[in-house]
Amino acid sequence: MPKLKICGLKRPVDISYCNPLAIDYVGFIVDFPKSQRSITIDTLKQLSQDVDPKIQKVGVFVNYPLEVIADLLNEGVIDIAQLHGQESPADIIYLQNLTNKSIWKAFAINEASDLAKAKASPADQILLDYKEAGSGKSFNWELLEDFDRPFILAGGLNATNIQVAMTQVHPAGLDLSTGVENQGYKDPDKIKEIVRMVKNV
Ligand SMILES: O=C(O)c1ccccc1NCC(=O)[C@H](O)[C@H](O)COP(=O)(O)O
Repeated sequence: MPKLKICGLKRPVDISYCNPLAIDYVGFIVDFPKSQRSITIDTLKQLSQDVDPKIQKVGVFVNYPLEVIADLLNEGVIDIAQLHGQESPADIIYLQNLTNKSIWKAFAINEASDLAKAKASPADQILLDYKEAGSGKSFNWELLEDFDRPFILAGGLNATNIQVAMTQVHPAGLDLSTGVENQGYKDPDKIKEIVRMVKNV
């Protein structure tokens, strides 16, 4: 059964929607004002305290200072860092050496050569996404036909395509944001429906 990540939480009520459900990860977009889901580090610290301990907290960062990310990991504010910018393999290894926590790297998939970079990444987990993160759009999943490294699938997942994603693409995990929103806010019914479809509960 794939792992499930609900990303882009920004309000206490979003945490309360996720806590009772069979969700593996919740994601926070940290200090990236270009995103309507961005939250400050102070808000991250407040929301983080409310997350049920069975759910791992993923901080999503775009070209953010690595030492600040390491502090958030080492202080337990987040459990996992998802690097969603142009961070290099050397940046990932540097961050892995600053902390013993899991470091994920997101890759925008446009063509087969993007998958070669993802496969070679030193990241603890890779996440394959559409080129415009958080846009609710999917990349061409046919590119993944012969891809043989476990990955988290992101980009445009929702209740209408998640079954196909699971049966045809076989990801280790599924990451949703726009697909569980209504007018820019997380929707509890949409989240519950996705949990039911992915976890059979
Ligand atoms: O969600 C954002 O606004 C965002 C902005 C900048 C970097 C990453 C961002 N999201 C990262 C995620 O993990 C999203 O869940 C992923 O891109 C899928 O989003 P969606 O297509 O909306 O389901």
